[in-house]
Amino acid sequence: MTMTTSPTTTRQGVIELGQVSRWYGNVVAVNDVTMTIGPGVTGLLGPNGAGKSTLLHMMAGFLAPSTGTATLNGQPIWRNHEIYRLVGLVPEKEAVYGFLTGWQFVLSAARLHRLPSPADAALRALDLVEMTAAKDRRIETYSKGMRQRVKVAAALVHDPMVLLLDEPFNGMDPRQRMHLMDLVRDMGRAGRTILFSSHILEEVERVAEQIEVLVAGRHAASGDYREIRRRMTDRPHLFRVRSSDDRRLAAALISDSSSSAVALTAQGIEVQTVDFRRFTRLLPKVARDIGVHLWQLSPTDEDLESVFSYLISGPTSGGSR
Ligand SMILES: Nc1ncnc2c1ncn2[C@@H]1O[C@H](COP(=O)(O)OP(=O)(O)OP(=O)(O)O)[C@@H](O)[C@H]1O
Repeated sequence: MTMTTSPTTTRQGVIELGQVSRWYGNVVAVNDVTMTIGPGVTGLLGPNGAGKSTLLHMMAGFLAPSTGTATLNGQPIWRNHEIYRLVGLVPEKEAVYGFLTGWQFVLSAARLHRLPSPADAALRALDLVEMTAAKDRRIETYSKGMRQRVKVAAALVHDPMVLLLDEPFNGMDPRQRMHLMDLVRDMGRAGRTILFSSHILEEVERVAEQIEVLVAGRHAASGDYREIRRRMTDRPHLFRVRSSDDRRLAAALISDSSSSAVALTAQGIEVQTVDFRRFTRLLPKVARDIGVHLWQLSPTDEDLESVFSYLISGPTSGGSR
């Protein structure tokens, strides 16, 4: 995909959050978050309700932090009109009139920003998301992917240096998802600061150079995907194993150092392992050596919630859940 180089390439968009918290009544949605987001693509990863939308809305200037500071290029974001010109937000919820054409929708966004040549800006933005050919169709006739791209065009119409996208890949089919992922990557390469939220690690890995993990309102981890992957895998794992002779298999597994605890239960053997890779290699070998058939191996704590809660509680707590 080709992209026209925008003036954005020569500017820097750096968002800094300093001990930011935000609460709604008694609910603490964002809790003491300090992070810096620079040019390129960053993924904001966290389970539902982690506070991702709240964080993005504060970065976009739609919400004030309850405490702490949120700045863009050193300037406070809240109630700062100069800053609003530099940021675009693609919200998660659909809030688009279906009877408008893509062109009318993006043009109205250009007019809202009081751009000097709104029509030129709208055409440029539609071209950027490859929606020129479909621009005169009504939005209600668009696919989910096209609708999402037209929302991106509206958020980009004033050529902001920072683009924030809330769960942009949700509900898309694989082809549409790939298309939008290419677009996001291209915009990041062109020097824009792009931050998108997701609750799916694979999605974030494929697009983001940098990943920030948010769990229960707190900033749980930060790094590139290798670092985040490593932290998610290098933690105690709990497996359930069923075999033709659980008792003998359990006895054989106890002697290996990768199993920190082995328990026989009515549902099979439960093995707590400290070395995930070693254990998954060892198990079939041990079973073969003692002539036991393996029937089932299932992780019991692989749901994202438990991985995330491990990340936030940290390795020192032994991954308590
Ligand atoms: N306007 C509001 N009033 C009260 N509570 C809210 C409001 N908005 C969000 N919350 C609560 O704040 C917490 C964080 O919500 P937020 O929408 O920021 O999380 P999220 O990570 O974006 O989750 P999701 O992906 O489900 O939207 C949740 O407990 C949510 O119920």
